[in-house]
Order: sequence, then structure tokens, then C-alpha cells
Amino acid sequence: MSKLDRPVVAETTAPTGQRTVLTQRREDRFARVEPKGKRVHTARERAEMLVDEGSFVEMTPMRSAGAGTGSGVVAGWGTTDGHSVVVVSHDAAVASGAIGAVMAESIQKAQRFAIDKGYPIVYINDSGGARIHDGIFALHGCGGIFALNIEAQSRIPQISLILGPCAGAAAYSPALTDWTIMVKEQGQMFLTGPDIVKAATGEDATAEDIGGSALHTKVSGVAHLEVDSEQEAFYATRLLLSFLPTHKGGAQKRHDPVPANPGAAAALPTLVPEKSSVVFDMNKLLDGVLDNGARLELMPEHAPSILTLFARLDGHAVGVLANQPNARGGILDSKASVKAARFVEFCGRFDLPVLTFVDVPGFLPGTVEEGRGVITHGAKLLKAYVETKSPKLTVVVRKSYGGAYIAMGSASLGADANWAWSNSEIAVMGPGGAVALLHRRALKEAEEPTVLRDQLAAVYREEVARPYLAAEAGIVDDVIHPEETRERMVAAMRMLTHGSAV
Ligand SMILES: CC(=O)SCCNC(=O)CCNC(=O)[C@H](O)C(C)(C)COP(=O)(O)OP(=O)(O)OC[C@H]1O[C@@H](n2cnc3c(N)ncnc32)[C@H](O)[C@@H]1OP(=O)(O)O
Repeated sequence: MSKLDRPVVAETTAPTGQRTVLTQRREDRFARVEPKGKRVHTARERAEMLVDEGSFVEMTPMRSAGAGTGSGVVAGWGTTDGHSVVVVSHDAAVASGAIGAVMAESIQKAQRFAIDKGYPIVYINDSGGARIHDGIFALHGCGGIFALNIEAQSRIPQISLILGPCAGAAAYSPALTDWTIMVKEQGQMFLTGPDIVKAATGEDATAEDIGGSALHTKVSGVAHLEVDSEQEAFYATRLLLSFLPTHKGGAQKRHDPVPANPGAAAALPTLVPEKSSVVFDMNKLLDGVLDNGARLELMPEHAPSILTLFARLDGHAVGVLANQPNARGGILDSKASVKAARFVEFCGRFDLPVLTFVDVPGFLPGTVEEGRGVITHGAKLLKAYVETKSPKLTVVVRKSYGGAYIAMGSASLGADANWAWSNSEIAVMGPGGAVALLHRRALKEAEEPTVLRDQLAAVYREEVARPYLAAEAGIVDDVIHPEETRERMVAAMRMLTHGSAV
């Protein structure tokens, strides 16, 4: 079973009929890289494979940069699961897909169309960046693409696929879009390619070293999903689009409600270990609450202490943010904060409800994290929650301490509804740290400091950290049992989305 845990979409058959010089050139180009066993489809075939069969319509197919080479890009529209989408597909057969003046103009025309008409846009990237021959005209064209990427951010979802080496401008444009999907050992993103790196710095590095999917989906966070093939990239894009409205303010895609997985729901009351240092898999908890159906986790291998995924609750598409105790105890650090903030901000931009599941020990302390600017990055998460005006539902399932309590969708940041499980703890810090700080002298003088520490920690749990105090203060709406979580969230969602109509 592949990573996306789904059937692979059937490959669309290659276009038949009379071949033009242009398609012949493209096939020649791809035949050159075929020995890798990858990248065997032309730009137009890729666009056709992404959308519903037979739905692709190319805009300005005769547009040419001269000498019968085409414009270097196939741009057009089609549908995915019946919903319209605009597609831009770089033609690597023409100068490695490098973006010249004419190609930039064609891309911008598609972007303008998508923004003005309110349709998502998918960029299939396979390009050597700005076309060297076109000089300033190439740079001006690339800048125009970036400007429209930025304009689009507040209007339509933008998804980038990386299906070949993408240099310079072909890497910046994806960075300005919402989600980037890379094909393993086939797609790369870098500012300059290996030859130029060697010339400029003397560094010997392959395209994979500088910008492969492993680097960008695990370390840098520049890309958000790594898949094994072009077909998987198209499948993941369609799945992603299935959770999103076509444009800001557009209708949410509602499905029939499906109950949570019955086995997982039955296991909820005993899933979370009582001892806060014992780990568990947050995915199992989500299985017991969310609709039992399609999900898409983004950035699964980058900052895995936080989970970000699209799923459904009561048939509504929702964004889910959750600490993952199985990965570094579910801690927040700089990377996890940026990942979480980006996700919440995206959900807010497209009116997707945000469900937050909290079991967080705090922000990771220490010189390394402070040096990375964890304060600034953590603040981004605070800002994302406050600015998100879509429904925000939060449940504390075990512990929630300090600044991390605030940052994980707390009432103070505008949660519309929030609950705590009955065995949870909410406090400025965990019992260990609090007791050590408040009772420093007594512990130093005690004959049996461990016994005293345990006693004081028990008192702290009871008098300071228990969730009933938060509920009595009206800061947490209610203390609930694990098995009540789904019904509480569903009821709140129905109220916040004005009944079943979204
Ligand atoms: C703002 C900016 O975009 S700055 C960035 C400018 N771009 C770059 O630095 C990348 C330069 N290109 C490269 O590093 C490499 O060509 C790669 C990594 C993109 C592709 O490598 P490969 O798959 O090995 O292909 P290869 O290098 O053979 O290039 C294929 C063809 O595309 C041409 N080409 C590649 N990039 C460009 C470019 N940016 N402009 C014009 N032609 C280009 C090559 O000259 C070559 O032409 P040819 O077939 O006539 O010899």
C-alpha cells in the first residue's frame, strides 16, 4: 500500500491522432529521461491526467514564441470531480521549460482567469527558471507571475506540483502558493542548479542534494507532500481539492456525514495513558472522533510533533491540528509552530473550520530553539488563530501547559467552543517544573526530596492544574468524557455553520 493509502487513479491514455512537430519534440525530450523510469508524459498529457477524463480545454494552444516551439507551457482548464480548476503545465520539451517572455504571458493569462473567475489553480512545474536568452524580459515575466501568485493568495487555492528540476523562478512561484507536492527522485526545487552552484561556490552537489523531495519535505519544509509518481501527485491534488472551496467565500464541499470508526470510537476512553509522559498515537484518537473517510495529512515528515490534516466531521471539510505525543512528546518548536501557523492561516483564508486536539508539554526550551527564533515563530501561531474567523473548536485531551496552552487554539485566542477531558491538566507549567520552582528551598532541606516532590506534585495537580478549575472560571466550556467529544464537536459545528447548510 502506498503512502497515500488509496487506490492509484487509472492512467489516462495518451492522446492519439495526428502528431504535430510540437508534440514530437516533447516526446523526444521525455524519451531522453525515460531510463529513470519516470517523467514520461508530455505537458499536455499531465494536464489531462490531472483533471476529469476528457474535460481539459487548452487556452491559446497556437500561442508560440516562434520557430514552432510553442509558448513553453500548456495552460487551460478542466474539472476535478466535476469542479472547475485552472491548470498550468510547463513544457520541459522547450528549453527545459525555462520561462521566457511569451511563456510568462501565457501563465499570467491563466492566473488572471483563475483569480477573476474564482477557480483554484494547479501549477505543474518542470522548468529551468527564467529563460536565459530572454534576459530582462524573462525576469519581468517571472516577477509578474509572482505578483499574481500573491494576489491569488487571498482569492483562490493554489497548488504546485514539482515534476522535474525547478530552478529559480520555477521554485519561487511554488513558494508563493498554498501547497507543494513533489515526486520523489524526479522533482527538485532550488534557486540555482548544480553547475551554477559548482561555479559560484565550488560545492559539488547533485540536484537531489540541493533540492530533492527528501530535503524539502523533511528538513526545509519548502514542500508539503512527497509522492512516488506523477499519478500519485495528481491523485493527491484531486484529494486536496476535494476538501477546498473553489474560491474564498465559495460554497464548502459538503459530503454525507459518516460516523467515526466504531472500533476507534469504542477505544477512546482507554486510549490516552494516564501518566503524561507515556506516549500514544494521536491518529487513533482522531479515528474515534472524525468521520470515517478520506483524509489528507500535509507535511507528515516535517516537524511531526504536530499533525496537520484535512478530514471531515459531520460531512463538513475541516482542518485538523493536533499534537502528536508519539513524536517528541507532541512538543511545539520553531518548525512545528511555523507548520501549524501556516495550516491554521490557510484554513482561515478559505473558511474551513479548525479542530484542535491538544496534548502539549510546552514549547521546546533551550539555546538552540531560542537561536532559531522560537519566540517569533510561536507568535505566528498565536496570530493565525486570532485572525482565523472560521469556526474554531478545541479539546484538551491530556495536558496543556504554558504558552503552548495559549497557542493551541485556546479560548483567549478566540476558540468558539472548547472542552477538556476529565483527566486533563491545564497550568502554567507541568507539576515537575512548578514544584521545583515554587518549593526549591523545602526540597533542598527535605530528608526525602523525592517523596516530598511527589506529594507536592499531587497537591499541585489537584489545586492548580485540574480542568474543573478552568471550567468553573468559564475559560473551558465544559469538562467532558472522551466518548462525548464527537457529539460535542458535531453540535458546535452545526450551530457555527448555521445548521447543515454551509
Ligand atoms: C530568476 C531565475 O529563474 S534564476 C534561475 C535561472 N536558472 C538556472 O539557474 C537553472 C539552469 N538550468 C539548469 O541548472 C539545468 O538545465 C536544469 C537542472 C534545470 C535541468 O538539467 P537537465 O535536465 O540536465 O537538462 P539540461 O541542463 O541538459 O538542459 C536542457 C536544455 O534546456 C536548456 N536550459 C536549461 N535551463 C535553461 C534556462 N534557464 N534558460 C534557457 N535554457 C535553459 C539547456 O541549455 C538545454 O538546452 P539544449 O537541449 O539545447 O542543450
